[in-house]
Amino acid sequence: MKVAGIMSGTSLDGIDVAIIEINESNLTSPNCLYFATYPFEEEVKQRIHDAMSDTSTTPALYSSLHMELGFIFGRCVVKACKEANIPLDELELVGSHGQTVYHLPNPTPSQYLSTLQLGSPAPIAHLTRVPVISDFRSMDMVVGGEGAPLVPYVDHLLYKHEQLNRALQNIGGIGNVTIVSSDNDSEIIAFDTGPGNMIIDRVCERLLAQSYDKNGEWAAKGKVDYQQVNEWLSDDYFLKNPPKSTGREKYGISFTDQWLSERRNSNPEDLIATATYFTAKSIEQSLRMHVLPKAKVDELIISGGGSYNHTLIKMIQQLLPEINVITQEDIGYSSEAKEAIAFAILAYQTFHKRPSNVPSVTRAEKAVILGSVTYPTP
Ligand SMILES: Nc1ncnc2c1ncn2[C@@H]1O[C@H](COP(=O)(O)OP(=O)(O)OP(=O)(O)O)[C@@H](O)[C@H]1O
Ligand SMILES: CC(=O)N[C@H]1[C@@H]2OC[C@@H](O2)[C@@H](O)[C@@H]1O[C@H](C)C(=O)O
Repeated sequence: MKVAGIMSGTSLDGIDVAIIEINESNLTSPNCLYFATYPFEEEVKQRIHDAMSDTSTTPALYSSLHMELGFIFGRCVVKACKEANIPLDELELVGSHGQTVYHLPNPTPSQYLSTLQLGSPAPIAHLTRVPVISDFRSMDMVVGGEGAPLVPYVDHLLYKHEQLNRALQNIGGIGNVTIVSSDNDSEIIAFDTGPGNMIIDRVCERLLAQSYDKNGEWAAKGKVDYQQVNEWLSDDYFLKNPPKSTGREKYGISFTDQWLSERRNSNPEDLIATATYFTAKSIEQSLRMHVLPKAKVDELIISGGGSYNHTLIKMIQQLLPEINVITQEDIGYSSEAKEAIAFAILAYQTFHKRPSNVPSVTRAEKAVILGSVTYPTP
């Protein structure tokens, strides 16, 4: 069946849509028919930022943005089908991740374990005329999980290698890693390694009026403040054993703006180099502390927009000389399409009433069927 996956990640760089052909015989190697990224309009991006901020959000904004994003996501799928020459009536299912505006994996005693992705499935089902699976994270949290990361299930399905132990490191807004061991019996290890491009992007936006450090060019010219990076890495999050997940709440705008206010006299290139090294070093430290004592890693396969940041990749390779650091493209996949494809596959599993969380990764008590189904009116 043809399934569309929609992902709008923590970087807010755009809406990723993948259309895949998947069936019972190609579950471990579905065919990606089309992939495109549609940028957010600036005003929409601003509304999402406002919705995420304790000081600028309102219930009215949440309500309206939830519906607005649903319409935007639905229109993106229709557009993708058109661009791919796939008649809309050949599409059978949509998996929509939604835009995370808040993630609460460690609630206070008065709060619930919860997460919120905006983007109502109703307009998506209405515009595409197919069932939509959404709200993938809540059911995992109902059974005590952190609701993230969910992609490790798909990583195990698609990337298992007979001889090689692989670490799949995604570098989006946040960094997250999945260890796919060649040995069937080993427990699945996956967790968020810390910030990905989030801090780099914010520094670029504030100091250079650019949305990111293209190819890592600014970072390549700067001097790293190693003391600052070591201080950041002493945070409990990095010392804590997995499973664990983090997000914009910790490494987003307030974190970066606070740092920038302390470093008013520094050059942009030095700040960007320091933020880039923080991501690289957090990936290395995460592997050394939480993975390598338990499992050998032969290949570190980078995905997400961070894989196009040459300085970041170079830093990671220098920090891990014993591991072969490559990108998704090196093994014939697309770095950008990975997460949208993953949510199409998760939707397919839910549609067939199959569980697709990994309890050892999210801390859930058990495997559960993820998501809610919204049907279009016939
Ligand atoms: N050519 C490039 N050079 C450097 N960085 C790049 C390049 N292209 C993309 N990026 C970085 O990748 C980011 C987008 O990555 P991606 O789309 O994987 O994130 P996301 O899916 O939003 O995040 P997450 O996976 O955390 O949900 C951009 O914000 C930018 O920082
Ligand atoms: C709550 C949320 O949206 N988490 C994202 C985020 O972006 C990366 C990392 O933090 C990961 O935990 C997760 O996304 C991927 C797609 C996942 O669930 O595997």
